[in-house]
Amino acid sequence: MIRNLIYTFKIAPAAVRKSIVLDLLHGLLIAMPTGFLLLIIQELFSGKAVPERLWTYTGILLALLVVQLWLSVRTIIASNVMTYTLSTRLRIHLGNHLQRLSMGVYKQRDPGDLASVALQDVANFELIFGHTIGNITAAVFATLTISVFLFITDWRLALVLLAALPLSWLMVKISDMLIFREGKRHIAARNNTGARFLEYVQGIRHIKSFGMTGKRFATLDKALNELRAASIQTEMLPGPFVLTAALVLECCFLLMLYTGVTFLTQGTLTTAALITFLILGYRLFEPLRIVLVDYIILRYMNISLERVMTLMKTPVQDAGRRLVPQRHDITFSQVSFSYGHDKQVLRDISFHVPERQMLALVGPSGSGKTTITSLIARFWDVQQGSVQIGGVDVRDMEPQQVYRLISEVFQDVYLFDDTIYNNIRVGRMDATEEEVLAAAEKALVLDFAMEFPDGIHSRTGEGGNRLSGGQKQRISIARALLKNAPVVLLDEATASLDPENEVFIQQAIQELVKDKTVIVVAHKLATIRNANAILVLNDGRMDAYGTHEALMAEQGLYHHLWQLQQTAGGWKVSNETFILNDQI
Ligand SMILES: Nc1ncnc2c1ncn2[C@@H]1O[C@H](COP(=O)(O)OP(=O)(O)OP(=O)(O)O)[C@@H](O)[C@H]1O
Repeated sequence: MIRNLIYTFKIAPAAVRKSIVLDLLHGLLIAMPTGFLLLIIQELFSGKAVPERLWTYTGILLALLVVQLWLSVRTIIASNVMTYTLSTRLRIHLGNHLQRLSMGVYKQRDPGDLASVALQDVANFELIFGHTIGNITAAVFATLTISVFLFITDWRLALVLLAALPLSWLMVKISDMLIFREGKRHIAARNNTGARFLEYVQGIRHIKSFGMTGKRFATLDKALNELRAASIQTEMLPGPFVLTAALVLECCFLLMLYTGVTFLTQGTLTTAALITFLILGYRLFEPLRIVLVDYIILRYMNISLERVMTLMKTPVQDAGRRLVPQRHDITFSQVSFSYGHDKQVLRDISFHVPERQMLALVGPSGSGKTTITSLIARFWDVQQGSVQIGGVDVRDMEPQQVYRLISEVFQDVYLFDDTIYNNIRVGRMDATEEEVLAAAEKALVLDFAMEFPDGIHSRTGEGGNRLSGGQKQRISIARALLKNAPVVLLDEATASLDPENEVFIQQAIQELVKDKTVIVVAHKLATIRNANAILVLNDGRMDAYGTHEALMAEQGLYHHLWQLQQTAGGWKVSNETFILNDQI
């Protein structure tokens, strides 16, 4: 826990320092009236009490009370500033770190779980940290100061009082262990509920349309029940131990009273000293009780902090040498790749795409076409061989540098819940209005945008849900045009479109690929006939490589796929029955 807290403190050292200094002063001010109380008692029992002195002490006590109040307000403000500065910076650090993780991490982990680390776990920290750390600091300091007063008054009675500490601490450690075990289960259950809820909301359309509401709800229901059970366990199990720890403190107070009275009757303790112990002894346990309870809560928070730290320690994709290529040809040299520990998805792939030429990737479903484009974009790093852009291994480039070189147009376009204009501007945030509009015009976005009441400034809805598939495609092409990157990756950009939209998209794509190095994943073979080269993949291996004519002449897999599409491409649906159309 200490290591995690030190890491967190380093995120905003000035705010932490200020808050801790104020906490210590606050602790001192809590303890100081005790000292004056002691003086008043001694004065009263001295037999020659001077009223002026007593009034002075009372005046000082009053002044201390006012300062304590003022300091309490300052301490609360400083503690809140520290907590929210820390949590904000923690989220920023986490966000920056998440950006630099490879796609593999996102695929391996539940997205709901990742989101819950950034939101819920940091929120847990936010909620608990500010309220406990200040209390603990002040309470520890106050306990120490009061203990010093007590030791000065009578060390024997002070020892009897403090004998409670090891036993109480033992109880706290036991509940600490329980909190750690149950807390982990509780946080896992809470995050699982969040993830299932997210899944439920995101998939509601499909859940409804497939009539899966009941079944799906059962998954969420199960998660909610598990959360309920884990919450009760987390609250209940450590409770008895915390209460016992507090009881032990009370018992030691009674023991101290008994010992004090014995010492008094033996004449080895003055009445003033005993009264001092009765008052201060009780005050000593007040901050101690706070420490006991808050420490347990802090440990629970540490489970969340631990999850944040684990994510922060997940290795990022680093650049070996941070090189910037001067050319933009693409080379695969004996590349083999697998996702995690799964089977090899690509085996010994080698090809070269000269600058400003087009390579089409063709092959049956699952043969590895999309994986090749992902490796070029450095979403994953290869396990064997190398992928180079302009002769530079992509692992020697920072991921951001690789993204700068690449424009992608994929079938499933993601649009932000913003205007069409701003969604295009994502391509290049510093683009001028003229440039955004020019890209929108070339990608034929203006054609449909102008039909909306706010034109290009109309909102697209979450994920672009107010637009058709073809319209979203055109926006993504406009984005890519605006980015004007030298390498273009196209993945099935027109596979699911109706003929009219397809014509528009093809037109827009012609604009996009002009003078670019292009890798296109093709399902409609007719669209890539004129590619400079075609790479045919089969089960992750290179089956053939060449031009359309050469591959047709070989009469291999490509020829077979072409024949299949001739037939399949001819099926059209009429309102009466399926009829065969002899054209692709
Ligand atoms: N993130 C992933 N994790 C694990 N395996 C994956 C992942 N993505 C793809 N695969 C597997 O890798 C293989 C190649 O997938 P890939 O998407 O590259 O094929 P494809 O040729 O583009 O297929 P399609 O034409 O159907 O899109 C498949 O067996 C697929 O199941």
